Amino acid sequence: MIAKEVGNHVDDDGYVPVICGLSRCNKGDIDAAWEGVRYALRPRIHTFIATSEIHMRHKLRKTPEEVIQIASEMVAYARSLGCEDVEFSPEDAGRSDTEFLYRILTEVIKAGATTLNIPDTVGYTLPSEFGSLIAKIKANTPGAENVIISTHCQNDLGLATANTLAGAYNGDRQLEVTINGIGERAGNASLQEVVMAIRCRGNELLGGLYTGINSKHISVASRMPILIDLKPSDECRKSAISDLERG
Ligand SMILES: CC(C)C(=O)C(=O)O
Repeated sequence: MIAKEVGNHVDDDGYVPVICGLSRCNKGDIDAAWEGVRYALRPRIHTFIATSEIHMRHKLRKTPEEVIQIASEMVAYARSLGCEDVEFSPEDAGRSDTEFLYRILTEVIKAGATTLNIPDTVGYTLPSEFGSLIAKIKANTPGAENVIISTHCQNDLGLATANTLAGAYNGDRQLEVTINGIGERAGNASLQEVVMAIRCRGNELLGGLYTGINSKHISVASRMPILIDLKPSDECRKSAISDLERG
């Protein structure tokens, strides 16, 4: 329904929204995501697999080589369904080996990925570190110049907005955010903070960056009752930090 109604709405200025379905790197998930988005004018499948040592070893129980193979086969599979817009995320990129990231990202670009999203899945990086990760990925991944690089920052250390802006400063051109920063644990980068930071400082400090967002509507969106109830609390952030401290 979202794909058919929202995904077929053309704004007065001709803008058509991208409707995206998230899926793990397996055919069942990708088929379901495609079914959900295929009737939109601009459908996208976003597929992800973990790339940090700790996730590959303990969660996936796969070798790095197996992970590269699965990622490139599943990106190619998504393209084979007729989806021309495929986003790939190396989950837990913030704690992944950078040389390994260059390798897997090179392979998924060859397989047809059009956006590379770099998630700081557990909200672990500092802004200088995250910005430098984006710069290094752009410099060391063949083909990166032909795709969009994206951020997806979690707020466990209260740095999601700062990390997102550091990513933008270093060349990210898609910034994944949520209204009021709602998200797992301490939440994600907040749409209103990122949009207003770019609006206030984009010209001066971010190489002229701007968003197409009409900031007059942010306050209404943010005050929708369902969103207020879901706002990540300080309690939640404190508990995420103590989880990190416990290791
Ligand atoms: C699936 C990816 C983008 C994600 O949500 C994360 O790693 O935080």
